[in-house]
Amino acid sequence: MDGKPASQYSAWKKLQQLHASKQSQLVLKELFASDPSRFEKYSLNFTSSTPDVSILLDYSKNLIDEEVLSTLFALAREANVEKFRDAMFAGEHINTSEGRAVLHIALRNPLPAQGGWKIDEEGAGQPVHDVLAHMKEFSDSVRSGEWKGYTGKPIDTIVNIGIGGSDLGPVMVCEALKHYSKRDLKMHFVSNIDGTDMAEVLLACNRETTLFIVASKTFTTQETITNAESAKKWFLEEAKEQSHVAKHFVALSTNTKGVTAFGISESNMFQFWDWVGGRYSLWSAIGLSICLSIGFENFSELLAGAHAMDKHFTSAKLEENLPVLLALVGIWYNDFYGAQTQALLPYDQYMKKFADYFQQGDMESNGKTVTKNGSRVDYETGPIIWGQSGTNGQHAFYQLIHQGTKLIPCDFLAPVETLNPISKGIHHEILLSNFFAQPEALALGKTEEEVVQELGAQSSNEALVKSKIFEGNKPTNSIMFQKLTPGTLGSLIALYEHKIHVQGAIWGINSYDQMGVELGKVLAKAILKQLGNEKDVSGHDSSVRLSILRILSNNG
Ligand SMILES: O=P(O)(O)OC[C@H]1O[C@@H](O)[C@H](O)[C@@H](O)[C@@H]1O
Repeated sequence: MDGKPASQYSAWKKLQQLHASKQSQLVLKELFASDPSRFEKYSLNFTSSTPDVSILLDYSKNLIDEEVLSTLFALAREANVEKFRDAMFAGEHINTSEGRAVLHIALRNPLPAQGGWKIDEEGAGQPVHDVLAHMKEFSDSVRSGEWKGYTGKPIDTIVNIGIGGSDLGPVMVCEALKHYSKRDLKMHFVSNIDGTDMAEVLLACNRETTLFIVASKTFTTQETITNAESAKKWFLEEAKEQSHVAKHFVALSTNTKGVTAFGISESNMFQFWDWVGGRYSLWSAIGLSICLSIGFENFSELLAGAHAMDKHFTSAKLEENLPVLLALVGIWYNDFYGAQTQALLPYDQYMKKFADYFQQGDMESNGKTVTKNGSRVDYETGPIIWGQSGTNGQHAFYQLIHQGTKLIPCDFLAPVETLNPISKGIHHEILLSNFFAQPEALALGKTEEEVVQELGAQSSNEALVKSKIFEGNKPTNSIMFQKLTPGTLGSLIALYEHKIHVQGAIWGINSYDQMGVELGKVLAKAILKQLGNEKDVSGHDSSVRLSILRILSNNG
């Protein structure tokens, strides 16, 4: 909690010893063979009735036994994980470097009168619900066609302009919940400063029927402001009158001054607060594009699903706490087995952006080298997050997971029921068969004897035999959920958010700032000023200087 280095905990030291002494005994094939109740022991259910969510976490295919697991829980206790969690929920300023509370959980918290937590932080109660009411009113009126563009036509296209947390959450959720979307409302997301991003989207837009959402917590982000200015210029080329902007541009921000200076009136602004981290902001006004796409009711269900996971996280004991479990087994590989990465592999095409989303969520949160009190860590912190939807990944990178030299812990996720049971459900059956087969193959592998038997006469080719051996013993989690509903997605996102929180607490780092993104921004601003004239190019290493000069000579 106070930024104590994790390596100083006695449980940490014991885990180092356990890793050294037990590695050869932690063999999944043998662990399953010797214990028929391993699945019952190492699986957990999360259920909620409102909204209806059911998630099964099967963590039996991890390189753990009772002793390892109990030591991991001892580590969580020694690191005061529960206290640190409670501090977040109480609104304490756990983002110490910026002196801020961390209260994305307040965005999905019902009012205390409806059973929510009472949180003492400006904005964290009624104001959240006032903004939600504004989002409902606005999204209802756009979706019903009541909101009209400057020539009196209803809106049929939404363009969300934002980057990082003001883009990735809305993109991921809109994609994941497409099944629930209003299909005749086209959704676009522009994030990149590369003009290609905006130019290509504008080709698909009609000025009379397009609504631009400028999403930026700070309203100073260079990419977003430049893209928004270009969109406004494009819009005014035909709309002409500045007053028409009000029908076609809204802003989601904490910065009222910046929004009004851009030319968007306060009445077209949806507010949030500095205690909402960008990468945790999809629950806030930043979710307006989600609301427009799937409707306010579904958006509310998304929030309720997350809140249900918040309740589980705060009330379940550590041994039965899904986020805590994911966090602890992650630490086991990250810090003791030397795994560098963690793959997220959803067997649900709607969730194809899930890993992209948690690349920011996890890597921006836990990609830190100093603890909260400023000492350099002598252990590994946040993993590299990557992945894509199954079965596509199987035909791309699974080879390395199965037979490469790197240990890659994987989380497999899949729905019991599909939302698209085409061809009598055969697609889903095949999908699920792969979802079960991959963790099994990773865990059990294939021995030399099995390969020899399979190859028959060809087995005299030793090199061939060796190339077909699967060492196995690759750890995985399997997460099965009933169906991809808004509530379920909310719970799944909150599950991973809290996993990140627990890991950060154990590593003693601040998971809620992102100082590491600043230096590049500052240098880019300085270089931008030099891109007009050769004489201004100074202060760089030779590689940057000569490359800039090459661009300048190209520009004549
Ligand atoms: O919403 P804003 O203020 O435009 O910021 C967008 C993104 O900007 C990046 O620089 C930050 O690292 C992200 O955390 C943030 O989400």
